[in-house]
Amino acid sequence: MDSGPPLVQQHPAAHPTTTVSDTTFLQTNNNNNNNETPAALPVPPVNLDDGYLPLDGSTTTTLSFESGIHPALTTIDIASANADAADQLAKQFPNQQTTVLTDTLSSFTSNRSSIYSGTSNNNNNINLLSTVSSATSSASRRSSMQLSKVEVRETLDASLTENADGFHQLKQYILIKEIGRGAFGKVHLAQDENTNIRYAVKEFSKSKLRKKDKANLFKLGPRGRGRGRRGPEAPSPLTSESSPLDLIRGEVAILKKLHHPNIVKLYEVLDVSAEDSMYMVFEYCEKGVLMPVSLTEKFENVFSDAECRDVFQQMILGIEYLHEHDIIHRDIKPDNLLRSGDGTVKIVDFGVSEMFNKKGDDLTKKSAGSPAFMAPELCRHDHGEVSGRATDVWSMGVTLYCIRYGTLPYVSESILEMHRVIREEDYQIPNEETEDPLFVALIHKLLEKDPAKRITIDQLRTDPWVTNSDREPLVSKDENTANAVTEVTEEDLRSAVQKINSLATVIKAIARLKRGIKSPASRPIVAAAALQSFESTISDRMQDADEDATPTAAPIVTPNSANTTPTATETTSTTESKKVSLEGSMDDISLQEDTKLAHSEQNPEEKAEVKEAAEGKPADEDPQGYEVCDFETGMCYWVPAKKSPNATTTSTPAPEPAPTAIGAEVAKEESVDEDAKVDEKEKLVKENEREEEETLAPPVEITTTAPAEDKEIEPSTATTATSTTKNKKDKAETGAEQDGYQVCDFATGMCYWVPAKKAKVDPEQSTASEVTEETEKGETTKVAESVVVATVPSSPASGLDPGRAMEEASSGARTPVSGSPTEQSPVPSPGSLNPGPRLVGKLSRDRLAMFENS
Ligand SMILES: Nc1ncnc2c1ncn2[C@@H]1O[C@H](COP(=O)(O)OP(=O)(O)OP(=O)(O)O)[C@@H](O)[C@H]1O
Repeated sequence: MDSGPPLVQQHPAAHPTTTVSDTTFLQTNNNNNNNETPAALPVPPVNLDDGYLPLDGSTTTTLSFESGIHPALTTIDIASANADAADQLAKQFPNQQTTVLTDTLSSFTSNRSSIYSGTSNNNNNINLLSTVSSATSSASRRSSMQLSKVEVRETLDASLTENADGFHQLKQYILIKEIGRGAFGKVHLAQDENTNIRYAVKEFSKSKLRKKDKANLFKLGPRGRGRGRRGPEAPSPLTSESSPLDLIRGEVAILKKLHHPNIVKLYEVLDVSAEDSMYMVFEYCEKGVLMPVSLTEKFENVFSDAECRDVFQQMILGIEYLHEHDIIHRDIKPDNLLRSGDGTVKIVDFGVSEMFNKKGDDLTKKSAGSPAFMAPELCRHDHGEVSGRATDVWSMGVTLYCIRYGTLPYVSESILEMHRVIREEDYQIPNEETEDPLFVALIHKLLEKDPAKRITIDQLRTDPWVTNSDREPLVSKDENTANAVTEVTEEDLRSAVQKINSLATVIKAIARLKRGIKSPASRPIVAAAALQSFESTISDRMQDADEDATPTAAPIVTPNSANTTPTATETTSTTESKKVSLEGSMDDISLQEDTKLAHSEQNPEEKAEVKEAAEGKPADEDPQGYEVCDFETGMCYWVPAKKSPNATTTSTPAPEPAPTAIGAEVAKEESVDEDAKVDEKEKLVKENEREEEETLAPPVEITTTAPAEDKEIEPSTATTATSTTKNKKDKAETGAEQDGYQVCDFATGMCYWVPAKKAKVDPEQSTASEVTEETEKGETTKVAESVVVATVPSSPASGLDPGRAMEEASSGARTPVSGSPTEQSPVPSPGSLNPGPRLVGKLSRDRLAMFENS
């Protein structure tokens, strides 16, 4: 944007002129209540007033947009240095009249600026961005202290999904890429889909948090909250049942209220229900870490004396603010100092910070932080209680040393030795004779081994090097801590962490449901409506992304259907199947884990089924049935045998079939008296067929098209099969021409063709999961057990030669799919299979990744 004449002159308190002389508009479409606003706005008179938005830290100058500005104007961005921010602002609030005042404050010449955010006081909860140039860094810092009115917008439609471009999306945050990794998990660059504003989203493993809790990393419990901060106590510390998030709820409530230009802003904490992940949405510091520090290598591009001072002043202010909130950082190092787009230093990573029991009581028994930055009093295992504030000051000293010289003051190859060196040895200052003596003196004061003698933050404020002999004083402590959190309310605690759902949660809910079932007799029938809902949801979300994809061999079974007879008319393409499955219940889909119950409300029968399923009880007296898996969605369904006449089943349920959750839990060996069952099975088939003709139900739609894309996927060598239904139609010995089942292993992404005839398997070559041992006429055989995915046409139509595929698999010619449990599932040799399961298709890499991710 062009800069025009001076926009704002200085405040009357410091300067005579108080008016804005020019503005430039960035006008966006105005749909708010003030629609009397003319399309072309006049230059609004802007009063400089004492109030909301400070422009110049050296004065109390603020820009009041509550008076003197057109009523339609609810957001102002003074875009002195960041036109992008103005654009973003306009995009962010398209329904608001957005005015961008494009000029800079003429009296301020520094190219450093700061962006602060806040909310307007209208009901629209609009962010206010103010980009303020300042004459000096300290002036900028002074100005910043006055602006701390941020409310985090929280939306209720939270979910973890995958968007059409294949990006994961967390609420409105699109996770673009990984930008770092910490001890607790990944850090993602994310972009708000509405505003295009970027954030750093830090992923945490809740289980790791739980472990850390055991190490007493986060310390919560009854405590005061520092100066004037009174509010409800945080939830009690973690118990085995409670969420790990309860442990940090109190901290989060406070961290979300912290607002300081040198502390990275925490916007939201999102807990993905029923998963291990939680996410913290932070301000994005686009310039990254201040300086990479290595134990072994010197960083050459060190900071000048003035740059060091600038950074160190900001560190002092940030740490002072944290300490004022009784937060000890405990891991200060250059890695945890990031820079925002405008170069402002942002202190990050409160992962090892802790709250104190009461104001002024900063004693800690914990040793935390990076060893090279650890204070000597922490470098002994029996250190007892030490002053956390003093340890932070030490770490600030090591950090200052690093950014000035590019190396650590203490280096050692082992942690123990490092501890000893820090405790006992002296450091060297490179070129000490030529160094500024004030700087050398400060380093000595910071790296004082005796914490009681070490310089304090208060003393640092007036240190001659820090203030450049009073030429660059810091803002006062009062100003710096003016925005200290004064109250943590019940509501703050309650809303500290927002729970969100994920699609994967839904899938897992079903998986869990099925995992709990140990035998066919207790296998539940998942309500058809619930299944349809899930499938619809997932299919719909994937539809766009999959438009270009070649249809997979996924057998799509339309819920509610029970006829698995693979006739030509019932065999559909993936797309068709999707279409069918998409009909219906998208609107009322809830992604809550209890969706299955919600959806069963419509139908009392389903309700009973689902309820029983949830309780792990059989929903049908008849335990026979089929496992029906949908490779589009990763879902497996149980279809009662009596509704599926063409897939034959054992009349005697095997007592321990494998559960069928994603993850390939294996079936156990079962003894089966095959002879005794043959007649029974045939009877049952006939019975079922008759029943089906009389009564039932729309046909199952089955996709049997082979996925062209699958050809590029390397199959796993695993052959885990996961159920016990057997085909008794003993028609042919070779799989291609006979009835049988498609058997899929969700852990490996492999699908096999199981001929209708009982497969006899060399027991030496088979795994327990695949076979049932039986004794027949003194001969021990193994009966292949498998998940019946769907009854498929007599040709597997996979596009693969099953025999060849099996050969390849068994010869190890193909590499296992990543993450597949190949060790647990060795491949039977082809010769030993008679006729044995045959490979007919595999999941595409994308599908497999989806399963793995979920
Ligand atoms: N707010 C942010 N903006 C930009 N990048 C960030 C932000 N937070 C973290 N990062 C990047 O992610 C990396 C890892 O950050 P994180 O704080 O998780 O790691 P860490 O401090 O090394 O880990 P930890 O303290 O958990 O052991 C950082 O080094 C940085 O590059």
